Amino acid sequence: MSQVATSYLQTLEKSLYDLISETSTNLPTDVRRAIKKAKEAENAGTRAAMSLDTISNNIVMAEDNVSPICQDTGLPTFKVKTPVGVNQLEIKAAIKNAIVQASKDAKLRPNAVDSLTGKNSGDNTGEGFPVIKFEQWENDYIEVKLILKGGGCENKNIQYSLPCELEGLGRAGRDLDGIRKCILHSVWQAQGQGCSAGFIGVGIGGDRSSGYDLAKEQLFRHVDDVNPNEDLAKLEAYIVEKANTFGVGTMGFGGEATLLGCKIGVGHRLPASFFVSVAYNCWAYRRMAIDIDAATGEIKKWHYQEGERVTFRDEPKEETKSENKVVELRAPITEEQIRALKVGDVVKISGRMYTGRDAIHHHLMSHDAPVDLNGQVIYHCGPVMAKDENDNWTVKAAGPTTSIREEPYQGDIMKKFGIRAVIGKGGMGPKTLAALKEHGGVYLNAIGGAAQYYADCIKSVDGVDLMEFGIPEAMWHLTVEGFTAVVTMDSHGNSLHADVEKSSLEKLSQYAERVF
Ligand SMILES: O=C(O)C[C@H](O)C(=O)O
Ligand code: SF4
Repeated sequence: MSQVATSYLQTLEKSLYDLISETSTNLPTDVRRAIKKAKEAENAGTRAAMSLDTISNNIVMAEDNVSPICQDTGLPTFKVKTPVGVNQLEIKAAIKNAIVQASKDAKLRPNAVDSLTGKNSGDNTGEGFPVIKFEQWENDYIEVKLILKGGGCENKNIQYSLPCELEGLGRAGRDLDGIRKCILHSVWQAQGQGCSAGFIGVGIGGDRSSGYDLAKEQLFRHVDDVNPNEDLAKLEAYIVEKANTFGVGTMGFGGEATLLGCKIGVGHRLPASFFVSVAYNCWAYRRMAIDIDAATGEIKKWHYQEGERVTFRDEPKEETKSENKVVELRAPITEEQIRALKVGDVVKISGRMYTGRDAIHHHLMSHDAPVDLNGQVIYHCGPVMAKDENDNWTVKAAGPTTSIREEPYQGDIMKKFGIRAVIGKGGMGPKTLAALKEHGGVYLNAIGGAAQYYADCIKSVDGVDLMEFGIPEAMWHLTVEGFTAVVTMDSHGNSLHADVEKSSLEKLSQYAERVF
């Protein structure tokens, strides 16, 4: 290979690496402005304001540490446009190399899991992983767009087939008003589980797969653009306005900001099919794009950088509201300590906690625990880890994961092992709530996506078990200091999540009348 070709490929790979690193660690300018607006809408001292404060701190920390904003760096999805004649195979290979390197450098969490064996490939490559889509265009440069959309918000995507019946809204027909109802419903059903306040991309039409593609494509639009289609522009503005009256709020804690952006695209459909597909993205809305010089491989331009850049530095700190009791906890925790906690209390944990998510919960149903969990705290978390120069594990990002996936197991496991507290996000269901009451347990909601903030609370990694499940799924033994979370389900049968779901459903039902 000639000197010129080698240096083009090296420069290209470096450009792609920079795109990946920047997307994972530095939130785009338009998204920052939307989060700032959400902060301004909240009343000082509320749980939502506190959460947004943690979120904005976390944005600053990720930028400073050049570390993932959220530990879940998603299924990296690249959309590439090339001039006619550019070798796409080379670009594909360069993307894969850059992905592997970014995973080694802990800019990405190893996220590629073999669906049949459960084995994590360790470097974010696998069948269909990452996703790379090419198109040709008439321009003389290459455009690469990247979105890192985590699994928690991906699980809240939803597809409607019209006509259908919707909770709270009744019949949604095959017209603009039916579409309106589906989109409102999509925001409501996500509750806080996709780390609200979120952004949605909507695809009207297509088939099941092209409908979702269209929805995801909308997530590449600028938060503050205006849809050129007048009807859709009106609908987008309507959805944002009304969704923000639901009171779901940041993390589902209640509050003013539930939805920060709605972008709707339309395609033709089949006579028999009428799909409305919604892609829900968390506040950690990580998407970026670059233009690359097709001759040199150098970055010519970064996208999503226009307008005022909110830094979130030097902002006044939210003080914990005085009526929110702040309770210090250290494991092992007694039943008495747990019974004293009520929904709304703020808990600061110091000492030991153990991570455990999907694989661990499934495993513990039929196996002994590798450590004594009596009185202990389980953290639903799949961290990004790296080895330091002395070959010791260090935590690079460690926010909570969506807890509801552990609903079938959680109550049984708490009772079986004597676990007193579980930390996660998005809340859990009636089975867990009943177990908390019976056994004397508590559910603590941490701020989803605040992976740098929580990593900073982790003072040491003292051990790891069940590494065969891969880094995100292993049981990490952590020592933490001042790890803050909110009691959202207590041992007296109270659940903030159940309350917010009910009150937001009442709000949703106010929009059943025809509008469009
Ligand atoms: O996998 C994770 O760490 C988090 C996930 O994105 C989630 O929101 O549940
Ligand atoms: S944990 Fe929350 S912020 Fe992170 S990817 Fe999942 S939904 Fe997004």
